Amino acid sequence: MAIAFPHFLTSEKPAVVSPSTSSETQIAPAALSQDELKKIAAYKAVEYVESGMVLGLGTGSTAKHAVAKIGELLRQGKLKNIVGVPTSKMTHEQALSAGIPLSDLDQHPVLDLAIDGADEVDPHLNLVKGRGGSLLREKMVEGACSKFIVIVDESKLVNHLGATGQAMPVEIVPFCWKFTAERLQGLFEYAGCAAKLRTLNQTGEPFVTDNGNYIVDLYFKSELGDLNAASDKILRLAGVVEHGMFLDMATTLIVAGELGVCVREK
Ligand SMILES: O=C[C@H](O)[C@H](O)[C@H](O)COP(=O)(O)O
Repeated sequence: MAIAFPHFLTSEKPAVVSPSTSSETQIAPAALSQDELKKIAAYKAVEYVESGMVLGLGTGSTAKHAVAKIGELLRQGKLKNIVGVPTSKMTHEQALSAGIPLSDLDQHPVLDLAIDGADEVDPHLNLVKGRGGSLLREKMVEGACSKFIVIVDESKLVNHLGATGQAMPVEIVPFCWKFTAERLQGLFEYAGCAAKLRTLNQTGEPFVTDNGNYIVDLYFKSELGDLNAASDKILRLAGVVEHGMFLDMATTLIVAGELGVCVREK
């Protein structure tokens, strides 16, 4: 069931721009699928892309719609001189097929704009990311952008990060992963934390990130409290590479829901 837009979102107008007919404005039909909502948010974000920009290209089922749309606009000549910096091997492949010229942070250490999805978004635009396994490159690329637009369907909105019972991913080195997982769990005993190594469904083998690392998913029974303190504690642990809390990084949030599209600038 759709949740009403929380009070922290400022509705631009109670309507959506249809991805297929971008000149028309229409009231969103009640029965849009989650993927259609993701596409609407993604297409809205692509309206911020201008010719000549260096773009951080996000990863996941929402970001892929933005990457596809940017490729389409390039092919149509409506965008020119775009350079993309992908946040995963998967996005690299998609962007190459879509005809987007690619680069990296070594060549382009400052980016104009990144567009990416998220697993959770709180009222301060703090995020959980990485349930698809791409958090490290995402954090590096999105941290180098002047503007970072987060695109989500309304199911991703939460009041407190980590209090949903869903995974908070942490990328760790494979060396003695059990030791690191136990240490991570111990850090958050007060929140009833359970740490689980992410594995592949088919084989039970550890999931390996694009960087050759493992992911430990943290599940909390109660709120984490101070997120910056939690972040610092995780990052101080030897064996941890990065975590999926993106604190104070997003500059703009675009949410698509049954009531329409909301845009919130931080
Ligand atoms: O690791 C994956 C990324 O952080 C994604 O951006 C995030 O999981 C959201 O993915 P989706 O748009 O598929 O829900």
